Amino acid sequence: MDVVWLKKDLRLHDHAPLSLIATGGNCRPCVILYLYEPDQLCEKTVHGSHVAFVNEGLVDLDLRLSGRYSIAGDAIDVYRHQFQCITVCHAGAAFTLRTLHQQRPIHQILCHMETSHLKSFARDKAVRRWCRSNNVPIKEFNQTGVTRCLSSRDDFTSNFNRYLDQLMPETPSPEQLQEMRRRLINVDAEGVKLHGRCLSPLNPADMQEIPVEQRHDRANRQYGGECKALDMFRSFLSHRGANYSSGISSPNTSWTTGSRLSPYLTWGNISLRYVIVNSKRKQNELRAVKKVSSSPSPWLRSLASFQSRMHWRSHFMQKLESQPSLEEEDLCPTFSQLRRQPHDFCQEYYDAWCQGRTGFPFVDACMRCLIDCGWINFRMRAMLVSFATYNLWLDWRKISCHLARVFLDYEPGIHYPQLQMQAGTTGINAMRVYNVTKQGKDQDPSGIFIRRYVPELRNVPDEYIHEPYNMPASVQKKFMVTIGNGDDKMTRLGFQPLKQTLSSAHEETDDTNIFFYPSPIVDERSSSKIAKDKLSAVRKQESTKAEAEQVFLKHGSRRSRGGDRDGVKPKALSSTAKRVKVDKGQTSLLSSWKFSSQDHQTASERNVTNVDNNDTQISDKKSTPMSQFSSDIESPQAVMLKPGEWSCKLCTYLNEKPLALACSMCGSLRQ
Ligand SMILES: Cc1cc2nc3c(=O)[nH]c(=O)nc-3n(C[C@H](O)[C@H](O)[C@H](O)COP(=O)(O)OP(=O)(O)OC[C@H]3O[C@@H](n4cnc5c(N)ncnc54)[C@H](O)[C@@H]3O)c2cc1C
Repeated sequence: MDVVWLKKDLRLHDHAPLSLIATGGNCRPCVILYLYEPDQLCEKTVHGSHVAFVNEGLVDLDLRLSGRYSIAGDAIDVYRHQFQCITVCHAGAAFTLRTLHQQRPIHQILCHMETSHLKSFARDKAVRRWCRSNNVPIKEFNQTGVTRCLSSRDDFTSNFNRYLDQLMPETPSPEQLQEMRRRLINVDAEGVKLHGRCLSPLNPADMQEIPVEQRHDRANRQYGGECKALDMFRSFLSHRGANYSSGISSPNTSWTTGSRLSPYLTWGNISLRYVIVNSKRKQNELRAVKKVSSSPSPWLRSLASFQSRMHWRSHFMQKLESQPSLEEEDLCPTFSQLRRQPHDFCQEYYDAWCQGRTGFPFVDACMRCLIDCGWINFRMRAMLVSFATYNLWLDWRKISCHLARVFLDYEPGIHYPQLQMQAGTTGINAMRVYNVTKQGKDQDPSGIFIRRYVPELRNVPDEYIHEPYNMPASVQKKFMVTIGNGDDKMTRLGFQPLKQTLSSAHEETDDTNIFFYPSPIVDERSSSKIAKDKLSAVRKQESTKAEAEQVFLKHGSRRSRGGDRDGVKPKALSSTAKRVKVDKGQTSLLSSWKFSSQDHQTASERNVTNVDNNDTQISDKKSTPMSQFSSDIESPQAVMLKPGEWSCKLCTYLNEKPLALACSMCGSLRQ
């Protein structure tokens, strides 16, 4: 018999293994297997909301496979659903396959390749070992566009494009599904004994592998399943996506203008290729319309920008695929001493950050939004990491599990490279330090988002909503809110934990109806400065530069030149990237390799990316088409170019030198 092993691919469209058994013309019996794997569920990153989302996808797929798909989505009581077509067990993968094989010999295993955390990597290796020793072929199909055993990063984009150009596997028709169902083995009826058989989805609340405090669900998360995923994508292409580019930065607008596909992509309810192919189709339609109409539409820019991000997805996942250890180790090893000295970790800071009680309203609102619904936009995620790793000086490894749990879309291949990039430990990216108060003022000027998630501050007037600690006592009294307890001081220097009345924060007292909100747990400016200085010191070391060069060779994005898409070598980069001034005093480490000693002083003083400045100066208008993609940097705002300025086609950096032949940020040749 054939076994289709479902993992993070709970959908019917663009599903090579299901397509093969339903439309491939062989008449072997088959089993469609899904496993709640104890060794994976006990990962510290797992949260009840992840399992609940997966359950919804499983039920949706089972209904489709069994031809009973009339009602969809949240109208179904997931935990009362009885699986018809999918054989589900609560047991390890290699163990279940072995047990199955002993009772009904397996002809072949069909599944999708997974790029995930170290434990799943170990699980896959164990399964492959078992397959080898038992002569059971295992076919792993690509669904992410990453290349396994990529020998050179130069080949990534061409491989990715080749993957996209392949025909999508046929989606089985109702008749083909009916024929397939006749060949499905009913393991219970045939007396096949499998450990941990589940007739209905398992409730995460009952899963012993998950710590009790992580078993609950999130009240306002997105609902899982292919039906919801396709609906979400349709609404994005029909109307929500028009303002994708302009709405991407604010947590208020990105809520609707963003695609919101990330959890569906992570758990495989929609495929990357399906999304790209269909958004390109829409793009072509719009281009055709544009030829006959002169009215400007934001759509084309938005779709180009969206497709770049879809490409980023695989670009980041490739990093983890090529180097699984980056889940635990700094990409650039010279940073490994940073934030790991005996007194660097402060439990109080960590707790305050995790719970959204840092005294910085915008940071707290973002974290509480995640806790409530499991999603927030890119910029806010980056800001949360920047605040934790720079202002609170927390090790990215300490914060990664909490973030993984609050992200419904937790995708290790994006998560770890992004965390490291925001924490400044990759060696090849500019330092990204967010001014959180300014971000709040820019992205949520009247505090709508803050008031929604930090109700203690809902009565606070607009002028104080971003800095409530500046409210005079009389105003606090008038608006019935108390900030801090009066004797806490912003004593970030030296990193002593503050004696803060955090426990009293965000509770309403019965007798007075006064809200408490903490005062800031650190001084924003001085904590940023100290952290930047420490990072800069490491970045300047010769050993860092040497290691960063290796990181670039292995993971850095490449550019298109002539017919050779990924042709630029660091050598070319080095010779052209002479100057490294970025906006108001920022540098890219890559380009800083080649400073003259004279330049070096100036550059190292400016060795920080002020994200706020950067964001407003980078033009999305210039974002490259997907095939030319190669930037790690989000580029969200439209800007006016000053005379002589030009925007790099590759990284979108705004260059000031009108005659420069190469971008001073990434070194790529001007196009
Ligand atoms: C520290 C940090 C951790 C992150 N962890 C995750 C994660 O675990 N899972 C995850 O899906 N995204 C992660 N992201 C990337 C990004 O924030 C989310 O993909 C995005 O917010 C999802 O919303 P959307 O689907 O509306 O995205 P859209 O803007 O509509 O983008 C469409 C898709 O493109 C991909 N994408 C978008 N931005 C990025 C990016 N910067 N890098 C890589 N892929 C991108 C995602 O798959 C996304 O669903 C992380 C970002 C940061 C800064």
